Amino acid sequence: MTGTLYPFLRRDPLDLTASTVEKARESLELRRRVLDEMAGPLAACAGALAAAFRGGGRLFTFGNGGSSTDAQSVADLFTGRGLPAVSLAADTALVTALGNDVGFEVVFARQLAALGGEGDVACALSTSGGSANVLRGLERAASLRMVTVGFAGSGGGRMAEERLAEHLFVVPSSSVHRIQEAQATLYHVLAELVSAAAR
Ligand SMILES: O=C(CO)[C@@H](O)[C@H](O)[C@H](O)[C@H](O)COP(=O)(O)O
Repeated sequence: MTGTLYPFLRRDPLDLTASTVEKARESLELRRRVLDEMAGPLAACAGALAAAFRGGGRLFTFGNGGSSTDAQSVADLFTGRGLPAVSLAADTALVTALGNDVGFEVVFARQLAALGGEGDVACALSTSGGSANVLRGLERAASLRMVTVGFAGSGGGRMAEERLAEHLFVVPSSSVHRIQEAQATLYHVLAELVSAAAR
């Protein structure tokens, strides 16, 4: 019975160790690969963000679920370095009101329409590249002539197909865990590069 319901209880603990080591290897290799392959685009993106901040621009970040916590981390990394940034996923009252009253697909686009403008930067995070509210946010940001940055995985989804971000980073993995880990590596490096160049 236990074996049927909880097969992991019967597994040799060494299997779990091997599996952990394998995941660590996957994670490290993927993070090394994205940094190697995306070094040029990351530097170009850092230059664009540094120029935006020097010109008085602000950064708006957004994403769903795990990517909403990443959006908060990105905003905090910049704000903590004295560069103005805010996560549009952080205001629960506003996100739930817009989602409930208008539609979940507008929760980021509406905020960008109210707060953003030319010279600002929009940074979208998604693992699938296909979340409707994230894509609507990027479309609105582009219509406002903001600089657009997109992080995706899983082939990039519609974010990549329709090239909805000027600076686009697609992590080559279909694992949500590995994608989020690699995206975190990329945005931490981005924040370091920008803070060095923005002053
Ligand atoms: O992966 C996690 C948590 O790590 C989930 O919460 C995940 O973020 C949510 O399912 C999101 O709704 C997925 O959206 P997206 O990444 O495809 O844009």
